[in-house]
Amino acid sequence: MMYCRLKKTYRSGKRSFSIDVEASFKLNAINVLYGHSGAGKTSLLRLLSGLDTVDFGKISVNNKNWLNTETKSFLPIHEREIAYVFQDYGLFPNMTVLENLEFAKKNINQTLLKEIVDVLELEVLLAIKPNHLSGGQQQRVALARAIVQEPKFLFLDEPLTAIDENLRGKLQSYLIALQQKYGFTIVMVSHNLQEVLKIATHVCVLHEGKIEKEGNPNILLKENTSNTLKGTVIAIKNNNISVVIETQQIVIQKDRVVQQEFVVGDLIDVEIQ
Ligand SMILES: Nc1ncnc2c1ncn2[C@@H]1O[C@H](COP(=O)(O)OP(=O)(O)OP(=O)(O)O)[C@@H](O)[C@H]1O
Repeated sequence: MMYCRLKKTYRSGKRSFSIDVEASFKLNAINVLYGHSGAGKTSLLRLLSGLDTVDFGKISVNNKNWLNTETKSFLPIHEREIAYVFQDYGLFPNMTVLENLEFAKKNINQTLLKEIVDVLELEVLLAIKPNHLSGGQQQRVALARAIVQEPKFLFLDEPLTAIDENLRGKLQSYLIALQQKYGFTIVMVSHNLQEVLKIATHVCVLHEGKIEKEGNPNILLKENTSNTLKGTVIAIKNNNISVVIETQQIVIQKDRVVQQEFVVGDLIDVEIQ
């Protein structure tokens, strides 16, 4: 288990924002930091990664301290074996895509590199420099560069937002498969409910810098009454409707469908209870 208890206050002019959290993350799994814009997700990810300093706190991984301000211990960032994708992508502008990828790790695993280039559809971009790429293309390169490092921890800040919807679904499935194959621990920021339900093993919900709740992604469904999810109707039987939401098939009652009329094959909005 990865455990953290962290406090940090950011000040800018008269405004201040505090992170004050106690949370745990599952190892060898996909953990998501979920919450509205400004909830503190990126700030918490940066504190966990060691890129920002905390005012007070502790981070431990399987009882080994990454950080403990009480004992003044701090595990150097390179020893944490983390790869990151932050929102600015951080690609080297003077290198081509291929050079960016190859620079990520000594003795790069060529099989993994080929697989990632293929899945992330980077083949045609390999000779191009990042400032000639779209945001979505840069995001895919940044994701590939993090993965080829074969890290123990992959910290991802909204890694799929700039990518178009068709490819995004494929990449979500790829992240799940990759996590299972290599067994690393992913901590990622997302504010996309469908994405969280599809890929997360564990969710920490942030609100105003605090953890509101954490657990199985289903905690988001039970108490979230204002949201709807899109699903495809695959069967209607009396009052029960079978719907596929993302890749999951669920059976719901008719009164949870927003539209009055629909037939098998329709894309409908389902109210989340
Ligand atoms: N270095 C800083 N100085 C001052 N305020 C900061 C700093 N870093 C973050 N904040 C403030 O902390 C709050 C949370 O920001 P953060 O980016 O962590 O939220 P978020 O949940 O990731 O939002 P989004 O989904 O929009 O990226 C914001 O109000 C932001 O202005």
